[in-house]
Amino acid sequence: MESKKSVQKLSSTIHSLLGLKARFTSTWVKSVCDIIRNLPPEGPSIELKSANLKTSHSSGNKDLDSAISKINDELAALTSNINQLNTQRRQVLDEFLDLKGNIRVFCRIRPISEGENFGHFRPVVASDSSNVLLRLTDNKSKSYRFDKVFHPGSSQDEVFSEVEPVIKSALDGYNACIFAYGQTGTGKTFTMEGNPDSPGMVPRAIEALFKQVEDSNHAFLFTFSMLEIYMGNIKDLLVPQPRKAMDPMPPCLSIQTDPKGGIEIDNLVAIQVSDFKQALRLYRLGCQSRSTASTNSNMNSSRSHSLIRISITCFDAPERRRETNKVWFVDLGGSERILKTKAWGRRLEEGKAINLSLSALGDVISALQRKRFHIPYRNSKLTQVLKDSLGKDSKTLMLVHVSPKEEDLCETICSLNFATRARSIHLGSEGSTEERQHKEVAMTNLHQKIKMIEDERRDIKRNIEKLNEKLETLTRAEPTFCQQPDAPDLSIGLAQPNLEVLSNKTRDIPKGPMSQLPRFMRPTISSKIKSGTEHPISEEKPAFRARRRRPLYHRAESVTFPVKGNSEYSSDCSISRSCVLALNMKSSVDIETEYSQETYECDIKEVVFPEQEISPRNSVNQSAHLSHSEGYGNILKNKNSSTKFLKVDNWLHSHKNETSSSSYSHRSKQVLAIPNPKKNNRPTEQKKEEKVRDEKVHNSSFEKKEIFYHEKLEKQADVERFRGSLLEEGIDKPQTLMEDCLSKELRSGSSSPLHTIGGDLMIQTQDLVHGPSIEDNSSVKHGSSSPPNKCSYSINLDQDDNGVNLMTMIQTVTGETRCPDNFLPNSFGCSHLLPSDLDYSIVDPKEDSDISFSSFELEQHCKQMTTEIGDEDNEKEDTDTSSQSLMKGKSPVLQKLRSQRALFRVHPNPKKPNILFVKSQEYAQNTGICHLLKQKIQIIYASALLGLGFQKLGFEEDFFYGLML
Ligand SMILES: Nc1ncnc2c1ncn2[C@@H]1O[C@H](COP(=O)(O)OP(=O)(O)OP(=O)(O)O)[C@@H](O)[C@H]1O
Repeated sequence: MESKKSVQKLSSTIHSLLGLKARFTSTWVKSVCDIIRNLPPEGPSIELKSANLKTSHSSGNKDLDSAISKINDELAALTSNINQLNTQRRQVLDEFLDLKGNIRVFCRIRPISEGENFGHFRPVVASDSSNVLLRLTDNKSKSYRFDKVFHPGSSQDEVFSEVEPVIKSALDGYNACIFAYGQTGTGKTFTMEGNPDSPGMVPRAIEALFKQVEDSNHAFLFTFSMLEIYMGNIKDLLVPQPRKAMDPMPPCLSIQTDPKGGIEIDNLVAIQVSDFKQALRLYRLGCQSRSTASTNSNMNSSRSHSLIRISITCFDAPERRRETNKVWFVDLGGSERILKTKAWGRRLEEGKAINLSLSALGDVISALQRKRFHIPYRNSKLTQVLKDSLGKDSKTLMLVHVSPKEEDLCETICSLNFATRARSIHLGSEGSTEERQHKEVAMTNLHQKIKMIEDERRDIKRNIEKLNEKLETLTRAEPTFCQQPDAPDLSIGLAQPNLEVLSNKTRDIPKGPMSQLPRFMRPTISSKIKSGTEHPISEEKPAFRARRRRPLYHRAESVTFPVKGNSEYSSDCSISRSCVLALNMKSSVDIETEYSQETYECDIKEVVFPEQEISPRNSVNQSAHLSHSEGYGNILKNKNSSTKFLKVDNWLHSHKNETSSSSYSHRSKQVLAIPNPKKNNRPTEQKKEEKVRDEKVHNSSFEKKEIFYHEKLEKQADVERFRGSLLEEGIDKPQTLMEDCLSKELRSGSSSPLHTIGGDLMIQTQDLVHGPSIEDNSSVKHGSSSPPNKCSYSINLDQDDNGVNLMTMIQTVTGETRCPDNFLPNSFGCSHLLPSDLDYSIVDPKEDSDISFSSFELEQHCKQMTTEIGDEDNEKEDTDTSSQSLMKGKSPVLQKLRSQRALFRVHPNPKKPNILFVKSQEYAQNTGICHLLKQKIQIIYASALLGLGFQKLGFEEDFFYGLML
């Protein structure tokens, strides 16, 4: 009776022991029960791991028995010894890292490479082990202090020796983030990736992790993921990238937060790796897919932030901080001064996106250091992704890279200021020199202690191995004392993998934190489309709900990659995947809509390495992570078939084979050749897709602008403060240089660059999110057969001969900039333009010295305007003002405005310098909260125009008709 009960409990016992998330099937339980029942009563115990061979050895040889028992005793003693050492090591390491600080900042100075010389410049950076000395002028210099400074001759080994403790602490369950930050071309990728001769931090760290695991007496499960954040979109770098123009783009990924604040990236491929080589292969594969391009500053510049995630799981170590923790390696995109790099078109957009997210990261780190209540994680995708790995209980390393060249002085100042800001509180807590020295001595002692413990542990491990060998020869059995005597081994599962269990488990898998939320709290497909987060994996949706013309299918386990029928975006060359954003917009369209007629689906596959044994435990434990689509071209054949295992070799091979005539190799990377536009042939569905995409861009940029509007006001104050501090320090530099520095400072500190016009400091809105892309309909209007180009507008102020302010509209059409002969008189006032309606392109003051436009001024005006409008609104309630009557008269105009957005256009008669009307672009299906907000502002804006009596200022009816268009 008793045994029957315990057999019944078997399932739940094993279940809880293994930490599994789901129940075993009855078939499985039955088969295990059968095995147990059939065991001979005097047979070896099922608890093989206890290694009590005394009972199993029935030779009767007493000597042998006692020898075995002695060895067993020794093994047990050694194991407990090793456990003690582990605990000790963990404590000492914690102490060591606490002393060092949770956020540590290093500085690495790039060497001058061959063929490169200083020319008439001189090196401006000198260093000792923890100080960087910046020579500002011949007799002025400034010193910055860091946790460690690596001079130009420092090797990768030296850098890694500082990173290693953090990697070690990752095995104790700490989350860790290692960033490479710096100006473009200063060696971030070199530090992280390295080259075959001197591998970088990522390969070294992975190797160190696996080595540590070998020394550990626990079993760990590692999964590897790699993604990039390109212009605000998250791209999985391990999924097959499109090689041909016709290939579908993998969907952009979305971030999910679980109720405990944990971050998960939906459908990010996470592949289990059991050794260093496997991880390295995946890492190389991911690196090949990164978005890079040649810029003025770097031949092979990263145009995105690349993030490598290693998840570490250990079920049997309660002393670890958490069961699963993450280590992130982040190769940040290079901060760049647009004025210097002269980037335009897509490069400009990429640069802006990078600068923006870098400044958001700076804000987060600074807030964490200052222990602020509110940490602004939501300001960028980068900080959102890293949210649960930054901050308390996590280790952060920032490797700031600088160039020693004088010509890069401004960028260097900015980078060093950024780094100092990230380290500021830590600096404050450092105290006097004496305290610092004391701390350093303590750290050295702790470091030595860690080394001693590790050496001792290694010796004991060697002894255990020897004893195990001895035991093996004595018993002619497999060594029973494994590295984890009291823990289940993750790599050795039950002998008979039960496919049923596998498929069931896999069916339960792909649920992110979202699936744990009540249904009514989850985003709908359409809300996901609007927020740009929809990528079509679906769960819990019956097939009949699909409203499509293509065949029905079982959606529960499918990842869908929409196929792009025609590419109508032209690449401005030299970038691999430069069309990513535009194409992504399309690919993220809901599969349930009619827009994605040409979608293919493919199974979620589990990716297993060939050398890895498939066991139920493996697959179950990794279940939360291991899902991968075999390839975007595969059509789901058998929807209900059980999970298939894809050999990772084949999977990696499939990446290689997918070369096409439309791609070519550039610096060992595949560069995608993107065909020219063929818009005339576009199917209606695609046009609709475009509309949805445009709307999405429109909405998201509107949201972002709202945030920046307020932030910029704060930043202006920062600029003034910084400017004042520089002046105080008496940095004897030409004014332009100082302003350059200021502009850089602004950018790195999340502000706008400056340039001078007539001796005044002006802010350019380079870091503002550019306005929505607008289709230029002029070509259509003039009967041109060429497809409408993507174009953006910028507005610049100028003065004519009579000193009258003029406003110039610059139209940028896919990289080519042209300035129509449009002059908008300032009498109309730039103050009456909403910044959200404009795209501020950066204009190099050297090239366009007569063009100046202070967006800040514009915004100040706008602010003033809003106040005025607010005032007027108040007045309206009391009195029947003229504006009210005007409003009434023009109500149809305002009604019309609800679905319109306006652009200014010029009067055909140049002698009559008035704005005549506004060209408008109708946006179909304008919905969502952002759009409503936009409408509100437009209405207020129009009412203000009317209220202020623009008709009296000479604006004719046409102007208002323009609003109605
Ligand atoms: N410490 C170094 N030793 C040797 N070469 C270096 C070092 N740092 C950088 N380089 C070289 O400088 C060049 C630019 O480096 P890298 O591409 O890593 O810069 P980056 O900061 O990643 O630039 P971006 O931000 O534009 O991607 C490369 O050719 C790299 O090999």
